[in-house]
Amino acid sequence: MTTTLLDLDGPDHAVLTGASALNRKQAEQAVRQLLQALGVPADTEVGRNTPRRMTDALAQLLTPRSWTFTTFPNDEGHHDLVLTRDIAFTSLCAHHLLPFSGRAHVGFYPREKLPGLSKIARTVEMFAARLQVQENLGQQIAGFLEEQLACDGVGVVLVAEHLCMTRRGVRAAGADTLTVAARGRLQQDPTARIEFLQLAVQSGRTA
Ligand SMILES: Nc1nc2c(ncn2[C@@H]2O[C@H](COP(=O)(O)OP(=O)(O)OP(=O)(O)O)[C@@H](O)[C@H]2O)c(=O)[nH]1
Ligand SMILES: [Zn+2]
Repeated sequence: MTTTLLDLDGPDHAVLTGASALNRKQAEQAVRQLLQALGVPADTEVGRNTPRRMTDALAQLLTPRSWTFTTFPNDEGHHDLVLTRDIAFTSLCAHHLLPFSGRAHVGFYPREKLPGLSKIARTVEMFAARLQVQENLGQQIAGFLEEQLACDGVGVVLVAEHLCMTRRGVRAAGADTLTVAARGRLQQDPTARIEFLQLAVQSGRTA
């Protein structure tokens, strides 16, 4: 068994843990000012702790948990598709800071290494914990797994509801967005791509 500790002090870390540099006092003050500027009475019994709660909530949504990427040698030579489906995720839309959430289906063709399966879901969680655009989230997950696993191909299907689109603005209630990020064999080989996409969307669940 090989265990690789993610380089959480590397360049990506600064981006991943925006909330680690949290200045709580400043954040709570800013929420207070925002509510005031919006004309929302915040100094009520219910709202008195809202600046603290909102700061905590955003910090939590923007802070990935630390973890290790555990892999195993692919001793028995499993070179067929491995697909983990229906990984629930929540992220924050970079444009409106409203949640977008749904399900990720992540597949790959192993070469020398097999990841611990939970690490696929942890990867999704790690990249979701930042201000995001859905297309970028899929590409980041695919790129990270391709690099970590040195595998033949990675595919990431994300199906999500964006509250900024369904509950405000155009208010397209019920709309979801599906994005595909494919690397290697899953990008180049039409048969592999079709098999992956069929199995991914056959999960029967949506956002
Ligand atoms: N491609 C993409 N667009 C997104 C995502 N999340 C939000 N958006 C879109 O980003 C766009 C921002 O457009 P703007 O016109 O600047 O913002 P807006 O005035 O709030 O737009 P409306 O939502 O149409 O009211 C909107 O069309 C959002 O739907 C995403 O993950 N991917
Ligand atoms: Zn948005």
